[in-house]
Amino acid sequence: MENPSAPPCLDLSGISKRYPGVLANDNVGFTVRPGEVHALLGENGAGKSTLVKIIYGLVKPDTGQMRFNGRDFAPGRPSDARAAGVAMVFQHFSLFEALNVAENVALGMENPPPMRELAARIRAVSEEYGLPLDPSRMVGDLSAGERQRVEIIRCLLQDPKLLIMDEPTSVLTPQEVEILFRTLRQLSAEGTAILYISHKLEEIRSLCDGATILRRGKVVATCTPKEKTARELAEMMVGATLNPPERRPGEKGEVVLGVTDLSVESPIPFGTSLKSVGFTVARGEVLGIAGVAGNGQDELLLALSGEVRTEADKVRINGHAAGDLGPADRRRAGLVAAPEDRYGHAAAPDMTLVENAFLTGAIRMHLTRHGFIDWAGARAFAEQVIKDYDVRTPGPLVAARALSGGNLQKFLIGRELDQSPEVIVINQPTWGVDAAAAAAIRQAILNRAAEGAGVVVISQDLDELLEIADSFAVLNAGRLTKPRPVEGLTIDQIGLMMGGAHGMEVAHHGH
Ligand SMILES: Nc1ncnc2c1ncn2[C@@H]1O[C@H](COP(=O)(O)OP(=O)(O)OP(=O)(O)O)[C@@H](O)[C@H]1O
Repeated sequence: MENPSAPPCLDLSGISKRYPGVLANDNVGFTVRPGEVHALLGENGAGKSTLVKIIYGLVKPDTGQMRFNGRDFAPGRPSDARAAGVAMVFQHFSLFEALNVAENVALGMENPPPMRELAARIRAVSEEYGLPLDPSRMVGDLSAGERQRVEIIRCLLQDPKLLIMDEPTSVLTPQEVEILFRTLRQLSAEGTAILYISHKLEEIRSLCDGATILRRGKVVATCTPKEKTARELAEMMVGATLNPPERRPGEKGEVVLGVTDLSVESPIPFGTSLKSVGFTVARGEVLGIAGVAGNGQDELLLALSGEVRTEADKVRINGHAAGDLGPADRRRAGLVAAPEDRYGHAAAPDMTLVENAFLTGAIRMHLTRHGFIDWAGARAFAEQVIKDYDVRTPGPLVAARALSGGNLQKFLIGRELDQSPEVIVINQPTWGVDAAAAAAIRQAILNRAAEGAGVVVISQDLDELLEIADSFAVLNAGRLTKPRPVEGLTIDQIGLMMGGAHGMEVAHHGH
């Protein structure tokens, strides 16, 4: 619980950090009191991650002061921050799949105790904070939510005074979100301050005591989120008003993607094999595939993109058997694909945006001439995507890794949608993007469908799917339910389809 008279746990003033071509943090100051759950809000690229990396000792500010628990604070590296009582749970987990929970926790500790003692301590913390986790389980077998618990428990074992969480709920099911929030409220009641980054405004309204809003690196407002509507919060972030996506009722055309009895052995360690998956998508149709991540979503994307090949007639693009074609030939046939993992798989982080645009755009955008790369064409294509999707970047020649997470996502999705595709397959299209950008991406998907593309959107976000999909199916343990039209679909029917989908709750929360 926040104590207004207590001295601040964290006090920042005049923090600035410049990167080539962008002032990521511009004279930022705010305070967080002990026990306060404080949200850091802002659109993609506003400077939130940069700021928390400064607090955690990963990035050095150019100017500014920090005080932590009444003392000057200038961590040179994360271990300094941890020693002072700052813990951080990242968006991307750094766990070893082939090791068990306790072994993973031990790897992150400076002086790990003997394994039995550590396992007992993990059990104790897990019980005390209502975070179910068995220390002897292999991390590879855990859901995203359980993996996050490993990271949180690792933090709690250090008894932090400030816990930083960067978009913690994007990988969680609604039930897992409830469990997490209970834990965070308990920590807050015990006096732990929490700095919380998220684009999910309803969650922020229910959880956070205070908020600092950043726009283009500057603090533009502070507020009490409960006293604002989600819309007001979003509008404070972007400084403009927002519109829900518009659906143009399009005619459905002939089937453009057909999948029949597709069974695929997972090429991913600890992955889920696909079991006799079948569906069709017509021109103008958006098929939404729901389900908890790890139930075959990545495998389905690989089998559709051509990175995993099957018998020819299992996948048909535009009526032609394509199951035995690789990614380049499938692109030639009209299919574009955007996988979820934007760093390892979708983008080459050290390459420029122009090079990344070339990587998947070469074929459909005709970016080679007589065997040579048409760099001017690739650059023009990258610039088009940057413009169409409002990607905030100093220019097309920066490395992909220099973009904020949400801006890279906008670029990668835009790069696919801008190739006049006939079939689009996207996993988690709005992962990590702000409300305005999410609306723009959904609108772009609907526009491509209205122009005649057939679209498969895989997402964990039910609301997103119900907003843009014409038909709806659930992927669970590698099996796909029969797609049904979204129109007229009741929450009860969705519940039945979800039936086997462990841990995925049907409730619409927060709206
Ligand atoms: N290592 C880096 N090199 C160059 N520029 C960077 C680097 N890290 C961040 N930036 C730039 O700093 C700005 C702020 O980025 P930051 O990641 O802090 O934003 P964010 O608010 O966390 O965004 P998101 O919601 O998309 O995660 C962006 O313009 C980004 O391109």
